Amino acid sequence: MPPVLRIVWQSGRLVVGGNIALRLLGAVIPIAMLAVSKVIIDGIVQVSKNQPLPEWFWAWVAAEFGLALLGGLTGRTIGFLDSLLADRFSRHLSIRIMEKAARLDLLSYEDPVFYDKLERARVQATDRIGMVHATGTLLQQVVMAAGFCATIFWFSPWLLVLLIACIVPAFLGESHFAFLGYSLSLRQTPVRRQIDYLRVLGASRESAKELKLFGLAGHFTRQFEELSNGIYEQNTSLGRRRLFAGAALSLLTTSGYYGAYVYVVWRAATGTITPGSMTFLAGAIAGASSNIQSIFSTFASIADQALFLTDLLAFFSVTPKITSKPHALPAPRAIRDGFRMEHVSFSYPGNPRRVVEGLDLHLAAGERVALVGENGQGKTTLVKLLTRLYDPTEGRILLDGVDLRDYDLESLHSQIGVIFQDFVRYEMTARANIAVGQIEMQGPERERRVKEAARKSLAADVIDRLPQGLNQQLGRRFEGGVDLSGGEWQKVALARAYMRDAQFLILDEPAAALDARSEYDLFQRFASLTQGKTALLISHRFSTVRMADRILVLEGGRVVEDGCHERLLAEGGRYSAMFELQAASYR
Ligand SMILES: Nc1ncnc2c1ncn2[C@@H]1O[C@H](COP(=O)(O)OP(=O)(O)OP(=O)(O)O)[C@@H](O)[C@H]1O
Repeated sequence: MPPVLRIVWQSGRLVVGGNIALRLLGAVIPIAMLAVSKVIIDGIVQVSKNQPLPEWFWAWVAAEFGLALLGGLTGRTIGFLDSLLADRFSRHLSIRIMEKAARLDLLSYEDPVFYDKLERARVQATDRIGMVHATGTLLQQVVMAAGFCATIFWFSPWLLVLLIACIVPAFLGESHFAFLGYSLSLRQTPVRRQIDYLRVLGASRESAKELKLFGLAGHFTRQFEELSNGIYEQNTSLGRRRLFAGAALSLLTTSGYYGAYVYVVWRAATGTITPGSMTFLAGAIAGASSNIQSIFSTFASIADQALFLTDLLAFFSVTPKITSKPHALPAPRAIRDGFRMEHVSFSYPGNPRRVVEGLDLHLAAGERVALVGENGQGKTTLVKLLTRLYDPTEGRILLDGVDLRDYDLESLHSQIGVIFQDFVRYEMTARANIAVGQIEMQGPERERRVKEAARKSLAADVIDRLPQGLNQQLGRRFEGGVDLSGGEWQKVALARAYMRDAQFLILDEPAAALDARSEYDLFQRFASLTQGKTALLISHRFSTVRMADRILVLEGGRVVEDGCHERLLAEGGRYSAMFELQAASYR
């Protein structure tokens, strides 16, 4: 809990401070009211014995009224501060999560356990605010219980011992079941992940088409039902045991409370304490007993919620490995030598198979290189290594003779324009979709660059057809949005790469979704568009590949052929075989 409380404190010091102060005040008011009512009752008892009303009697009555008013006001203000705190906490947490997520390595995202944590952390940012309120309530209950206990102790230390002795078993029982609940939740995590996945699958736009046409909805719903029934049964069984044990223990607690109460009544009946003192003590015993019990249940609910917050804290504690060194070098403004891979090997965590294997490769500055190979041969992985989204497991990659790891990461990325196969479709305006390619650019210069990039990537034709041109909201998520076809989205994404003033352009399957004419047009311009830049192109379409100065054939993470189109064709190797296969199917 302390790290969570630290986050709460950081999200709004003034609100938290005010909240604590008011909760302390709220805790003291009931004790003070009880003390005042003792004085009032004793005053009335005096009258019944034909003695005059004590001095200040009506002042005490007024004080009780004042305390009641103050109590009401305090409660309402606490409610107001709680809602402020909830907003601030979830905003602060969301910002921290976004900032942290941006700093993390891409590899972290590919680890399902980590990804799960991130997902839950995101939900918790808004979901777990109940815990923060419960913590405030706990503080109030502790102060109140301590106040009541002090009162009872002042009257009779043994009475307090009796009360606490009867409550401790309940506390131990609650802790025991809270722990069982915790470990059950932990064991259920993998199944819960599957359940969450099925729920999303069963009700998402992306899966709706296939689910309908393959008639899968019923199948997945049944799977969901089976899994969630299992969880339900486990939880019910634990809940039942908790109920029986809790009931038995509360019997003990109630007996303790009534034991103490009877003792106080007996003392009043025998005249050793005044009726006012009896009311005061009876109130204190009831207050202490109910507050101590509430402390346990509040604490148990906090522990329950804290279980989920451990994911959040685990997420915050992940440290990225791919970072800039202190005093890292800026990336070269004009790349001279290009990229060199020296004995580079790479395997994904959790899988010892080498996806890239002892690779030696030179991508000269200004060269246009195409990377071909069958599915799963490591082409995209190679791009991720060149852009330092991953670091090689062995070997090193040099840019102009300097290890990529010695460059400042941001500066390195600013020199690279890359569009991946699974590029992002930003559900924003068409302009924003292109402008994010160089987010720091503003004003008229940005507008000029956006239009130029759209023209180069053929996105201009798509945008001209949109009712609101560059201002058109794209995608279906928001009102007034227009969805684009796969190829149209790809043209817009490509414009993003041109928007960036990068020296190294990487296009992973840039024409995969383009029609034949667009592909032809695009590659007619490819030479001029990549003028003065180093370009790396990944494609399965040989009509695209042949435009490159140099073609690399990747197989099992190694370069097995290297040369221009004509030479590789003449050599009659793998490239030639793949090319002929594709060409034959077109004839
Ligand atoms: N995150 C990952 N974790 C584990 N293995 C991965 C991961 N990403 C890719 N791989 C594996 O690495 C190999 C190379 O993948 P990569 O995406 O680099 O291939 P590719 O040549 O780009 O394929 P394609 O032509 O299908 O796009 C594949 O066998 C794949 O299973």
